[in-house]
Amino acid sequence: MKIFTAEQIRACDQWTVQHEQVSSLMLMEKAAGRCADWFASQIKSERFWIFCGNGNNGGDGFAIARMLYRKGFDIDVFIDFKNPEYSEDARINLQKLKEISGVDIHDFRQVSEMKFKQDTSIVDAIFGSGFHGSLSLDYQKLIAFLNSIQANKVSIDIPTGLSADGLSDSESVFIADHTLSLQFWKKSFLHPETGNFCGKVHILDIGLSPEFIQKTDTSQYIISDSTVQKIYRPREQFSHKGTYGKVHLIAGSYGKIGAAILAARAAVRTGAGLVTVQAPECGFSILQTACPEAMMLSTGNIFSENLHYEEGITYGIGPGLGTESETQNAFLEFLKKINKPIVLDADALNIIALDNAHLELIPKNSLLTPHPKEFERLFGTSANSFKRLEIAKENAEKFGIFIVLKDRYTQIITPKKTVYYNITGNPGMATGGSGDVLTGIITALLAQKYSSEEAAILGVWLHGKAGDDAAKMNSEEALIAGDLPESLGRVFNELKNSHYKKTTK
Ligand SMILES: NC(=O)C1=CN([C@@H]2O[C@H](COP(=O)(O)OP(=O)(O)OC[C@H]3O[C@@H](n4cnc5c(N)ncnc54)[C@H](OP(=O)(O)O)[C@@H]3O)[C@@H](O)[C@H]2O)[C@H](O)CC1
Ligand SMILES: [K+]
Repeated sequence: MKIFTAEQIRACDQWTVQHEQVSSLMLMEKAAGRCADWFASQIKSERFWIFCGNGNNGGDGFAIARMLYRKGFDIDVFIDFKNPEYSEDARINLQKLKEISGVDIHDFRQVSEMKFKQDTSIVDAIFGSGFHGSLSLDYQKLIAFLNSIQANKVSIDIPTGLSADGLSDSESVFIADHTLSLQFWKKSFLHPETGNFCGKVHILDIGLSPEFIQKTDTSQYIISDSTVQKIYRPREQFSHKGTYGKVHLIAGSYGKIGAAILAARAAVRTGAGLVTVQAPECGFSILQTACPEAMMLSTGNIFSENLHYEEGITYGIGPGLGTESETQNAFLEFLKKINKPIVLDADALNIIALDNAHLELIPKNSLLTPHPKEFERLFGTSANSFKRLEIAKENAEKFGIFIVLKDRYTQIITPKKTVYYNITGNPGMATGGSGDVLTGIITALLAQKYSSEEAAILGVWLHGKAGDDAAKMNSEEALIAGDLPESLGRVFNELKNSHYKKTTK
């Protein structure tokens, strides 16, 4: 699913009006209709306070107010009495609203004097994708007041004060519990500094031109279920373990054998033909007991100092590996022997980060899976996550690598600087060992001859889905990394069913 900028969304809006025999007013009616239906079906409130600006976001708000009133809700609308200038479609919808005697329209400055009844939901239709600069003092006071009220809060299209494309200059931003985003995800929803204001994001299809969407280029995408269904290949009927590749995980050290176990369990559950763990002797019993499906090769006593290289193996290196000087030497020598893509995580990345020259040793199309701190060690600090993404793009291109930047919405950055955001997963996955599982999953996919790009996309999606399945079983709080491989089976079954539904009648 493509992510467009605010400017591209505006162009899409205009193209739809010009080419699809639909007026801008009808589009607003459609958008408001989708929102009103969402409110009626999802929100328990009897009454709504709807705050409307002077542009088309406000226009959506006026139309939503009219529709919710007709559905039987108690509606109060708040506008700026000092500004009588409206966009044409907002003006028409305000006029229609004024014709309804049961809806009271107030100046938003009066809101703090009004009695707030429990069970009122607050709707923010003040500014949407046309917002720029900062808010006037009156609006800042309004947002501060609304943010202080205990209520269910919903933003239409974008929380007021946010920009669609990145950080905004606004001092204050409406804090929503839900954001009803029209047709598209916006980039700012996907980064922590801005996405935190959106609450849960719901994408409402308003029927913008599929032709425009198809022909318009972008370099940023959401990983949609249909993308993953296309990438996924069910297992062949006539196959054997050799068909599905050999994985070696170079992982674990004294006190961190669990990382190797988690990665191994994930790799066997992701369908690799044969999985071997290269780990120090101290992990032998526990590894063979906790994951008997995997073989083990000893690399030392309590940390790795002798790594075993063989042709035809797919390597995943780093979880719990440690950074002892012997391990560093062994790993760097090992890297020089490999000429096909590998997966690098955790301590493998920390060792590479010790010297910039090490980056040159990474085979082309390898996958690096840093969390933000590991990323900083590798490529330097950045002021915010938007800048970090730009740095990631530069380095993915420079070194010909895929960077899987782990976050709430993990970003995959390709050597061509394309960005894929993953939206599966949940905060329960912010727990030790979760990343080790991802390494196991991606390495197993790479061994099954998925390309690096496919392995990254399918891998992060599966990982997030497994997290969602595990949270359903165990809650986000009680979710532990070991649950994730156990959930993969249900996720694969679901994926396989949807894959066949898509490809058969
Ligand atoms: N996606 C679609 O196809 C549809 C979207 N709809 C809705 O339309 C808005 C976008 O509407 P737009 O009118 O372009 O923008 P806004 O409503 O967000 O705001 C524009 C007005 O606000 C003024 N503005 C901007 N920033 C500030 C500020 N900091 N302080 C005060 N006023 C501000 C702006 O003034 P200008 O000087 O820039 O002209 C405008 O007057 C989208 O978000 C959806 O909700 C359609 O309804 C359906 C189709
Ligand atoms: K809004």
